[in-house]
Amino acid sequence: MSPQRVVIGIDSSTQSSKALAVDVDTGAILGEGRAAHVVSSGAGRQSDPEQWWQALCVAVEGTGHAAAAQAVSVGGQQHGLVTLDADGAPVRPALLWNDVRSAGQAASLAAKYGADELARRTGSVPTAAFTIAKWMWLREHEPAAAARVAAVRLPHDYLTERLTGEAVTDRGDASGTGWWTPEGYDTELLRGAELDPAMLPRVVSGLAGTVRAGGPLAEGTKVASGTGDNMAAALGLGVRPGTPVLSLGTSGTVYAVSRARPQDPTGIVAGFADALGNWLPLACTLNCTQAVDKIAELLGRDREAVEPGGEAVVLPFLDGERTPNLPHAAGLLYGLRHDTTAGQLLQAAYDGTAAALLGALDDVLRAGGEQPDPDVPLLLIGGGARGTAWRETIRRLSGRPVLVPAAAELVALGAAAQAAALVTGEAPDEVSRRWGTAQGELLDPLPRDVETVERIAATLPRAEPLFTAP
Ligand SMILES: Nc1ncnc2c1ncn2[C@@H]1O[C@H](COP(=O)(O)OP(=O)(O)O)[C@@H](O)[C@H]1O
Ligand SMILES: O=C(CO)[C@@H](O)[C@H](O)COP(=O)(O)O
Repeated sequence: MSPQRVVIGIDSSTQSSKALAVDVDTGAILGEGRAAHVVSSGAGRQSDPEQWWQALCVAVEGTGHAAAAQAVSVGGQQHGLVTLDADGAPVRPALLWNDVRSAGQAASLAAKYGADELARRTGSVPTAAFTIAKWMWLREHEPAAAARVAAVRLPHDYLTERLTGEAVTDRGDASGTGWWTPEGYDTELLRGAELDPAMLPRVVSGLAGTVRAGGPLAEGTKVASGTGDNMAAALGLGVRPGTPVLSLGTSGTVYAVSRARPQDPTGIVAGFADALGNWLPLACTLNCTQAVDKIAELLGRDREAVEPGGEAVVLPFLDGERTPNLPHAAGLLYGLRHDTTAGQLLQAAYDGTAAALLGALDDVLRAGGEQPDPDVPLLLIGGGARGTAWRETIRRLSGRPVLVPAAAELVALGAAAQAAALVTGEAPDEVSRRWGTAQGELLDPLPRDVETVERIAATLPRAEPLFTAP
C-alpha cells in the first residue's frame, strides 16, 4: 500500500482561521483546527495581521497533520489592506473589507475616472471594500503611517509570505484590489493613488514557494499561491461556469464562475478573476449572518425561532451596506403592527438579508454572459447554510432548488485542492470534483414568495433618503 498523501488547506476569514488536513487521494478530512480572530468594533473594522498568523499556526497544529503535510495553501478574506514597514512588520492594523470609512475615496475614484472606465479597466467599480480606496483613505487620514509603508499586501498574501518569505499574490485575490487588470497592475491608477507598484507582490499561479523554518509546518513543504476566500470556495466546489453559489458568512456573497469577463458599470457586480483562468462575477453584502444573529439576540430568541406572517420589513444594514451601495446606512425596521410577533420580526431580518443577495443573482449570471435558469440549483454554503431558517428563507425567496454541500469548510477545501494540485499535477478544480466536495442535500424548489420580495424592494427606495451621508 502506498503511503497516505496529506495536504493542508487554510481559510483565514474575517472571524476565524480554519485549517483542514485532507487525504490527497480520497478527499477524506483527516483533521481540523480553528482559532478565532479579533475584529475591532466602533468606527471602522480592523484586525492585527500578526494575530492572523498566530491563529493560522494554532489552526494548522490543530489538524494533527502539520508535520506530514506535503503541501499547503491559504484562502483569505478579500480586499483587506495590510501595510508592512521596511522590516516586514505591520505598520498598523489591517483595514478590512467591511470597513466603510473609505466610501468617500471610492466615490472620488468613480468621479475622477468614470464608472464605465473603471469597470472596463479593472472589471469593477470600486466600493469602500476595495483595497485601492483603503490605501487612499490611509494616505489622507494617516499620512505619517502611509509614509512608513514599504509593502502592501492582501491578507492571504501576508500569510503566504509569512510561510515562504515570498512576496506573491494570485490573480483572484489581486482582482479585488482595484488596481489589477488581466495585463498586470494598472500603473496609471496606482500613480493616481500615489502607490509605488514596487511595493506590490508578484502575481503567480501554482507554486508560491516552500515553507521556511520557524512556522508550524515542516521546512521545504510546498506552498500554493492561495487566493481570496470566495475564489477558494469556488475552487473547493469545483463549480463549472453558470452554476450559482450563495455564501452565508460574515459577508453574504453570490457568484458564479464565468468564461466571459464581467465589466458591470453599475457597480452591483464585482468583476473578479477566479483562481484559474476564468472569471468570478460576484455581489457581496456587508450584513449577513452576524446581522441576523444580532437581531435574534436583541429579540432574546434562538436564531431558529422564526414565525411566518406579518408585514414587517427589516433592512439589516447594521454595518452600512455595499449591495445596495449605501455605506452610510443603518438598520431599519418598518411595518410594525400590534399583532407583529417577535418570531415574525426575526423572519423579516432573514428575509431582508437574503433579498439583497438574491436580488443580485441574475445580475451576477448576466454579467458573466450566462442566461439565468431558475431550474439550476443554487449551491448554498458558509456557516449560515447549516441553519434551517436560512435554508428555508433562501428556498422561499429564490424559488430555486437549493443544494447544500455536506462539506462545511469550502474555502479551506479549495485551498487544500490548490495544495493537492501541486502534489498530483492535476488542476485544482479537477481535484475538488474528484473529491466530490459539492455533493450534498438537494432541497426541492418552493413557490417563490413574490409578495415578500416586492414588499422589501418597495421599502428600500422610500427609506433611501435616511441612508445618505449625514
Ligand atoms: N448552525 C448554524 N445555523 C445558522 N447559522 C450558523 C450556524 N453555524 C454558524 N452559523 C453562522 O455562520 C457565521 C460564520 O460563518 P462563516 O462562513 O464561518 O464565516 P466567515 O465569513 O467568517 O468565514 C456565524 O456568524 C453564524 O452566524
Ligand atoms: O469582500 C468580500 C467579497 O468581495 C467578502 O466576501 C470578504 O472576502 C470576506 O469574506 P468572509 O470573511 O465573509 O468569508
